[in-house]
Amino acid sequence: MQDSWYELTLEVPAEQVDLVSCLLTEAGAAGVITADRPLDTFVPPDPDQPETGPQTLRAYFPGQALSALQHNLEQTFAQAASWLPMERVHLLGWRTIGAQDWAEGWKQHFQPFTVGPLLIRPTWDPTPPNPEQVLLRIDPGMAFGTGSHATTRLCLEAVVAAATAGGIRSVLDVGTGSGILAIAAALLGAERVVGCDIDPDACRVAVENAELNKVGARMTVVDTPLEQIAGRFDLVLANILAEENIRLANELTGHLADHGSLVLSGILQERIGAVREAFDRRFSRPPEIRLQDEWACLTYRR
Ligand SMILES: C[S@@+](CC[C@H](N)C(=O)[O-])C[C@H]1O[C@@H](n2cnc3c(N)ncnc32)[C@H](O)[C@@H]1O
Repeated sequence: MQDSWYELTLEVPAEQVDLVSCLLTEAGAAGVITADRPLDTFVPPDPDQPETGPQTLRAYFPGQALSALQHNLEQTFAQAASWLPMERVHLLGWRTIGAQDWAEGWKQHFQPFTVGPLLIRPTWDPTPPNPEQVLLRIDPGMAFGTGSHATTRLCLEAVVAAATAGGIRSVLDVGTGSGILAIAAALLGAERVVGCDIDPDACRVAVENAELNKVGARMTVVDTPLEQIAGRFDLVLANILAEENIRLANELTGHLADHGSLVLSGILQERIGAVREAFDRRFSRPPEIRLQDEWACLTYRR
């Protein structure tokens, strides 16, 4: 493996990101990333709403003589100048980094955090829990669910509240992703937890995380659709988009036990009304609403 790499940071107009990335690859970059993208992206980018404004790119070149690399890049950019306006492409700086830093760089954005008694920590972080804390270790891999996203945090708060109220013997986590919510429920005392996800990769990651947290014996992960999952549960969690929550309203409420709680997340605040229109009539009380950033999480109790 290459021991060291050069990282070049550039500022590039949004509409030139693809072309400049291509040029960087032509000049020898082994990888190019757009910096400062959030870890968990809930809403897929809308192709009709492209990014605007300057974007920060980072390009990674295998270690060699820096002067030769810079010369090569200058020539590539000079040749492109006849068809690509380069005046708004700014080279911000070079630095040398270790191979590990490049491959694992994103991990620095995933820091330990607490929700109630839970200490949620990436697998590679050594932070020890206090004696009264419950440690939840997570490696999200390619699945959504580091806990950094507001929708996950709001759900974690709802899980802690339900566990504190004493009502989570059985739990169904719809759209389990990394398994973070299902594992939290198991660590807080749930005896039977089912996580489901339509993405088989997420299911694999969730199983690995369940084993990592030693709750695999109480947690099942399936990639079958919700309607094929049997049983009713004390706590049903669904951190999926508002439209998906509404589409699954019958199934989500149908899986709820008497006196159970239904936690709906992934809801942009402007969509609260639409979700309440689909769910309020199924419950005798209005939902408890948690808000963070532009997101809302609704908890209904039977
Ligand atoms: C935003 S992530 C939530 C992950 C995790 N539960 C959390 O709170 O961080 C949503 C997940 O739901 C899955 N998903 C979307 N629609 C689904 C559906 N109808 N049934 C099951 N999973 C679904 C996606 O594949 C994705 O992994």
